[in-house]
Amino acid sequence: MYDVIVIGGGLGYAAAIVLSKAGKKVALIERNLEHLGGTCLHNGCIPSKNLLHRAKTLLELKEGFFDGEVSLNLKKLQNHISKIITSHTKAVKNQLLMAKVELIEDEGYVTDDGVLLKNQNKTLQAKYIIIADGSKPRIPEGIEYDGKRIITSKEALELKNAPKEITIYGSGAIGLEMASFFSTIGTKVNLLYRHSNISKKFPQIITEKLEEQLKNIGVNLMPNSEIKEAKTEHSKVICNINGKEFSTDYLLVAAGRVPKTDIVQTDKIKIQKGIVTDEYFQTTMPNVYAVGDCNGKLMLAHAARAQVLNVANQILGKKEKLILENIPKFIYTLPLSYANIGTKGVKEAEFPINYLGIAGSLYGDELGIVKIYADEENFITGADILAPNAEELIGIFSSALAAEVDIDTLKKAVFPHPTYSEAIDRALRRF
Ligand SMILES: Cc1cc2nc3c(=O)[nH]c(=O)nc-3n(C[C@H](O)[C@H](O)[C@H](O)COP(=O)(O)OP(=O)(O)OC[C@H]3O[C@@H](n4cnc5c(N)ncnc54)[C@H](O)[C@@H]3O)c2cc1C
Ligand SMILES: NC(=O)c1ccc[n+]([C@@H]2O[C@H](COP(=O)([O-])OP(=O)(O)OC[C@H]3O[C@@H](n4cnc5c(N)ncnc54)[C@H](O)[C@@H]3O)[C@@H](O)[C@H]2O)c1
Repeated sequence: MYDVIVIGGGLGYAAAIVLSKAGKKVALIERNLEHLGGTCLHNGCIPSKNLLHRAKTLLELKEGFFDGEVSLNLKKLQNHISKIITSHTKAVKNQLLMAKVELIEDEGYVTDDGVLLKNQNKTLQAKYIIIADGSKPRIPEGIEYDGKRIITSKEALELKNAPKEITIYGSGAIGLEMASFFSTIGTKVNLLYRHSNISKKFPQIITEKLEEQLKNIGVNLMPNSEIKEAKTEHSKVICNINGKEFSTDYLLVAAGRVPKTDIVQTDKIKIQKGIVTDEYFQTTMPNVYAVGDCNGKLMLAHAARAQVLNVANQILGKKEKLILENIPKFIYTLPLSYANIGTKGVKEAEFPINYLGIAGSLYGDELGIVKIYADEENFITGADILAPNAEELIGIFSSALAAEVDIDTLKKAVFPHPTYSEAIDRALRRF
């Protein structure tokens, strides 16, 4: 009998380490121990951000202030990324072993009797079970995914040569990041999406600026486009878009991800969009939790990590609510990334980046903007940032929201000059 069984070695590994170090008897079940670190490390955050960082440098170099031809050696960069992934995977495994977590390589399923190990065909018992089995790409009906020409982000992130042309379906986080990457490295990119603009969720001004930025780096925007059918024929992808034929070299399907739920093999655990959990990530079966992508609440690595640590703390007797709205989100578009946090509040102030002293120092920074939101009592409720490294700047608001500060308190902070963070100071002074 274990104290805790964690199923899924993506971000789930963090709970296993914390609990084992606290003296609990813990097993971590991962179907492939070479995949410790999960989607984020192997097929998501780490490879994508590495590629995007390098592409951003390329964009700066191409601006015209540097002489000589430069291009990205994708093969070399992919080799470098593979080494990083291998070394991080080893580091995760070492941390688990040092914490004395029992590692089990198998597929785990939650049944009425405990955790069934599929290959070993035995059932394990535990006082607590933490499900962290992640998500998978949504492939809309009619699209014949083959992993060669009709691909998902997994295959796109592994390409060793830049394709001449790629068509991306979906303008969410993956669609916008992959469009930014491929267009910057010289691939002709068509970005298809069903609506009239790239997002209904972003503030309108951010949507407009992001669309302008995508056009500036050469992305061909194709709004109001729905793919009814797509299949590969003789190394070309033939799509039916709104009834018209469209041919392309590659089709990257980026139409969202869906929580994995087949791990649940009992009626006691309810499933809707994902594995249903309450605000403390408890499923409908006592002492069984579901964290990260599989509960469908917020598909982000840092959100998954915050959830697994929250559950680990609960098991150790410290129950605290995790406020999901206060978890930052970002999309690494090029050259400016977009980050946001919190909620709109009732008041807002904004400051454009091009009024700052630093403006003009980085390619494309003139489109940047910072928007800050507050409630009636001037407490900060959220922010939207379009700026160079917005994903770093948003951390200021993660701290502000956690500390529950108001505008006047944050105004006391002096921001270094000349930096993009000064836009935060200037926006605060506009309340
Ligand atoms: C292209 C891309 C880019 C991304 N970029 C970012 C980013 O920049 N920042 C960010 O915060 N998030 C990003 N994400 C999202 C992030 O990767 C996920 O939110 C995160 O990986 C979720 O962690 P998880 O532990 O819930 O699931 P996963 O990381 O998917 O881990 C689940 C693990 O469970 C294992 N498993 C599944 N079923 C079983 C079973 N039955 N038995 C045993 N083991 C099982 C799997 O092998 C896997 O290792 C990105 C995602 C993608 C696809
Ligand atoms: N920087 C980051 O943090 C980062 C980067 C990449 C991915 N991610 C995470 O990975 C997850 C998956 O990314 P994503 O971009 O695939 O999802 P997403 O939810 O961000 O965007 C999905 C896109 O597909 C469209 N869509 C949804 N259903 C569709 C359908 N049936 N047919 C056609 N289009 C459809 C949506 O309108 C949207 O444009 C996200 O939840 C995201 O949080 C995060």
